[in-house]
Amino acid sequence: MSTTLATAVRHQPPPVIAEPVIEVRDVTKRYGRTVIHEHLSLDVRRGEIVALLGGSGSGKTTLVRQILGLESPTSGTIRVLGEEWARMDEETAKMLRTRSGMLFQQGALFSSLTVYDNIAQPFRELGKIPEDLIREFVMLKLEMVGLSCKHASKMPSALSGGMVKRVGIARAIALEPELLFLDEPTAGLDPKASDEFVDLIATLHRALGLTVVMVTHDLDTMVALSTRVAVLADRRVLVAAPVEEAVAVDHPFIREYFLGRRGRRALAALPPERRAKLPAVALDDASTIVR
Ligand SMILES: Nc1ncnc2c1ncn2[C@@H]1O[C@H](COP(=O)(O)OP(=O)(O)OP(=O)(O)O)[C@@H](O)[C@H]1O
Repeated sequence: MSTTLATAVRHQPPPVIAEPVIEVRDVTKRYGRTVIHEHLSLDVRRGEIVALLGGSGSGKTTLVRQILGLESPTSGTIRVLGEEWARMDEETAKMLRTRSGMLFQQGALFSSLTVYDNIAQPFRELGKIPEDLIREFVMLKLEMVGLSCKHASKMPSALSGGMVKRVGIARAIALEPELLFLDEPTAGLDPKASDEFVDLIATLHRALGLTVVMVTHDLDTMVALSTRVAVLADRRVLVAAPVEEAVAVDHPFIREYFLGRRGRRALAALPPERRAKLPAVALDDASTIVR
């Protein structure tokens, strides 16, 4: 992690939660006869970190793909940064894509390109940016994600899993997006690399005032980062609330996910003022959980 950036923002307040930047309204999504989402609605406000949770096949990735404009809903509307995908022209769609960054599950780097060229790629796609300026941007992004410039000439295959994720983030934030989408960001990382990655996202969230939407199964990441969780179940958003409120909803997925031993242990890491709001059932036995 970039010590300078992390230190600089440590005492900075988190971004102010402001206007909705993602508005999903009454969306139904079908593949053939299979209904994935039915009258699903969700708002994400500027400055939030929203974790999308739900069982396997509940439609988390499908929802993110629709928010990114990669797929269309069967019915309903999706507005991002005030623009509705179904009503925008090519130029607006292109502009909107530069205002969103995405980290795919495996880091999704081009394996045949160096770290430098992977991060330079979004700048080159814009065209007309002189190479010496691209070089400065790339080095700055590397520093922001806590990687020394000596890694610039390496191939992705020479990097650890944590470093691949960092390069993926450097590329995702290359064009200074307002929205950052993360798909299972800590999957495959060991606990130390996972904690460091969580710190990096928290730092970038503060430093850049990002709005983050992440799909995750990792309880610790979700508890450490999210300002709200949106739980997908029964083809809709069952609840979208801070995790300490979401756990109070009586639903099989919530019970299984949050109120088992691992869930309660993860919830114990909430700051005291949020932990105090947990329902008793989420604290039950907490003192006897083996850490
Ligand atoms: N292009 C497609 N055509 C047909 N069915 C699809 C398509 N994409 C996704 N699905 C189906 O939609 C459902 C939801 O998939 P999705 O990947 O969104 O779930 P998920 O919640 O992200 O799951 P996981 O946690 O396992 O990654 C699944 O049953 C999947 O098989």
